[in-house]
Amino acid sequence: MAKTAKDQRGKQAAAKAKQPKQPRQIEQGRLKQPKQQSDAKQQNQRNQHNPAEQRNQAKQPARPKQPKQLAGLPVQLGQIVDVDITGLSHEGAGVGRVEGYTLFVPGALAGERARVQVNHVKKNFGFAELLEVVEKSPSRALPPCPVYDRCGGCSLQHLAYEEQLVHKQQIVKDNLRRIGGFSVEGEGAVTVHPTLGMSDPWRYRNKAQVPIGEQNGALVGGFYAERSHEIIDMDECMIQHPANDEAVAAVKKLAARLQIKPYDEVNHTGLLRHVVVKVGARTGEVMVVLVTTEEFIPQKEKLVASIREQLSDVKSIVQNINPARTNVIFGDKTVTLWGSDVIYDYIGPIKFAISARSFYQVNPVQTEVLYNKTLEYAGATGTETVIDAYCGIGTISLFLAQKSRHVYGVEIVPEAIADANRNAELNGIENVTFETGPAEAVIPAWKEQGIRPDVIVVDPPRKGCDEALLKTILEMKPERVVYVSCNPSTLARDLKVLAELYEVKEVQPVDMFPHTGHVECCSLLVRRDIAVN
Ligand SMILES: C[S@@+](CC[C@H](N)C(=O)[O-])C[C@H]1O[C@@H](n2cnc3c(N)ncnc32)[C@H](O)[C@@H]1O
Repeated sequence: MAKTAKDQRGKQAAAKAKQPKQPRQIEQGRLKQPKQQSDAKQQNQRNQHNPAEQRNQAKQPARPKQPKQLAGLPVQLGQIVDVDITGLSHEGAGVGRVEGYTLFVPGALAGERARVQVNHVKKNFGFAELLEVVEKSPSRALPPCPVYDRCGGCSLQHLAYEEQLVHKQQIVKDNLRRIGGFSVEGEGAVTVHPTLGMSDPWRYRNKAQVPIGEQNGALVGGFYAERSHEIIDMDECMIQHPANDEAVAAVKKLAARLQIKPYDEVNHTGLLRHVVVKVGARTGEVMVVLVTTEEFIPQKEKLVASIREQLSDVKSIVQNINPARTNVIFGDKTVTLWGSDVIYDYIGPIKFAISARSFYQVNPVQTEVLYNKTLEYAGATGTETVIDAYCGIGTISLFLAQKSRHVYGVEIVPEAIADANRNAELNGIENVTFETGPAEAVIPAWKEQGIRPDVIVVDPPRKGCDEALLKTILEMKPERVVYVSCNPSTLARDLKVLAELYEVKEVQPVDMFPHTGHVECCSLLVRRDIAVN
């Protein structure tokens, strides 16, 4: 009989009442998960403008803040029951039913029989903690991460990787069917391909963001325990690039040795708030960012010299000053303490400059897979006019520019557009034009100016495309639309609108965030009058 590491049978559920959710970290005004490992979530949070809307779109509803008993339910708070797990929620929790009442059981897998303790109840569903796996799924894997149970940055390490890919393909199909009304099996169905996974789905992240604090007089840094701001000290993350782990561990040790005061979030005292490390996966270049409450760092020169001495690949040491009492990681002021302001990396043949605060996809291997698929679906031959809506720092635009006559990119964040222009220059790419503003306003203006795209690529935030943009796409009638999405539910909703004029030919899920519940998709839409089966 397999026992899970979460076995806490003796505890009363009431005693385990979850703390109200802490505010999440925000970077550059975008919501962030407060965990070092959770950039899959960060990728979503980065683009998440309406968390309530996201919850409505998700299949697994948000937990209530405090558990409470409800009369008339087949289970009560604290009750221990055996339940057959029949599915996995889109967030990766096992889903079972007790007399028709749905229980979400994080850590349980479809096909398993699980002993669980109910720890939250609502009228139509509840949550339970996995106590024991009574009958184990053959797809169950041993999570290699020693802090898997406490961290929560990954939610699927206990599921064999091949099965994670199947699960993600199924999520996409479910959304297309339920929300989009598309058929996904049989003749005339939208083809949803098997998820493109990684041959080695570990150590893929190129960015670490580690909160620093103090416990029992010692400097600690690692990740926040679930639903709290208590820092669990740790030096190794299984999905983090080894260079990042090495750099974070070195900086923590040096800061402790040089008696640099760690930040105390409660009293808003101390100096070192976060250590952020970025690595160029292809170039090996490392950037260390010290986020501090004020500019003065005692023994700054010694700290910088020691970092350089210990980390031979470091090319940039940067300080960001954030004096605010806030969950936002970065402040407005950034100063370079040593070396370059940026590190460089490549996606395919394109070189990117990465600064302390600029956004860059966290899984470079899969980013290339995703962008190659985007390029393939765009079908560009060198003569096309292409619009890249929601272009960020111009990554997709620059990829597309290699095979197009001209690419127009639009993005709402001005700093990202500055990066996009710089990256175009860096690569000597001249057939691109970037404009700052909301895609739903800029693209109609381009239409008025007579820009006639053959292809429109959209890569919107989790909330999907603005209705006005979808309307403009239908009016501009490009031959192809390529929809890149990090949220299958809004993807399905928007494809339903575009299906008025377009045939959804195929959808390719790509695993950008192995071991998390997140899935990215690239979809090809072809205008009905030219779509050939
Ligand atoms: C999923 S990211 C895509 C970024 C880029 N394509 C990439 O691969 O790195 C979505 C981008 O849309 C931007 N954004 C959000 N709302 C927008 C809007 N209304 N108009 C234009 N851009 C927007 C965000 O700032 C973010 O950079």
